[in-house]
Amino acid sequence: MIEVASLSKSYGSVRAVDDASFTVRPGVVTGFLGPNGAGKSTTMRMIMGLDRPTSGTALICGRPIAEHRAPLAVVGAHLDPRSFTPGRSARSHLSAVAASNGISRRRVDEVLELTGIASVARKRPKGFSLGMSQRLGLATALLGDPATLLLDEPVNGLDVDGVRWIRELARSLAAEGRAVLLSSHLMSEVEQTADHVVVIGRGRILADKPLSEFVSASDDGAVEIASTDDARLAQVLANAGASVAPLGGIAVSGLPASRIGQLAADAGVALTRVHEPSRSLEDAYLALTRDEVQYQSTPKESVK
Ligand SMILES: Nc1ncnc2c1ncn2[C@@H]1O[C@H](COP(=O)(O)OP(=O)(O)OP(=O)(O)O)[C@@H](O)[C@H]1O
Repeated sequence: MIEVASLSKSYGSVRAVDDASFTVRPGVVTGFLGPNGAGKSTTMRMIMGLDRPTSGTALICGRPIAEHRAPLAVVGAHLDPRSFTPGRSARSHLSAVAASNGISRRRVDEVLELTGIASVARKRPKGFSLGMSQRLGLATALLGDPATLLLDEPVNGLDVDGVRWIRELARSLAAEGRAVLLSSHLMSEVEQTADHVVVIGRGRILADKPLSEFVSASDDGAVEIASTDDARLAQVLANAGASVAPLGGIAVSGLPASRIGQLAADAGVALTRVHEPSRSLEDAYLALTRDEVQYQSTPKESVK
């Protein structure tokens, strides 16, 4: 279990993390989402004791990481895929970490097998692809067979097989009762992997709920329609109390599709399209973080 309570971090005038509180529970994959610069990595680094909080606490299994005698058995972190000593082979890197933490050599072989990099164990990470570096980072995180895992963008640079492998690994680690915190910008991936989501924007926690609840809470029940006379139908629907918006047709909120059909028939307008979109994690996420992005792209037509 990871418990983050009123955690804040300022870099000069930048409030990178602002009074963040959330819990990463055992047996659950928690997706950690947020726009670029939202504060995900800073939060993870503070949990790992790599950055000192300006205020607040981050506890892993009830204590700050610095107070654990065997930290690798408590938490495994994969925060930076390129953080290996360039001169050492993959095995030598893992063996050094294992030796300094009282972990057996047998476990080094196990994690090399588990992460699929046994065949390149003698090679130096300097020549690794990003995907192979990700696997070595995960092997390092898994060395101590930890109760909690922090994975920052673990699918970055992985091919389709690798992405699926991470998904299954994260799910199986949670199924074994571990607490897994996983950040990613790939919404479809998080949707298939996480049970719970924590969303951060400009350092503040914007949502902390089960994935299904998060997605369904954003469903405004809007129905997208098109007809033989959109202008007239929009007026009829507005008169019946619906909110209508042009959307290459009409987006209608506040009336069910059956009532829209009836009103259209009464008005002598034929519906040519009726679409009740199912909301995805991406829709819910974009709706929530629309105002929170630090770096926003400018629509082409408004570029002068
Ligand atoms: N060492 C640092 N010194 C100064 N500012 C920093 C430092 N680390 C992070 N920041 C700032 O803190 C904010 C949060 O950054 P952080 O890297 O935690 O975001 P993130 O959510 O991980 O972003 P991304 O998704 O782009 O990786 C940003 O404004 C960033 O510029």
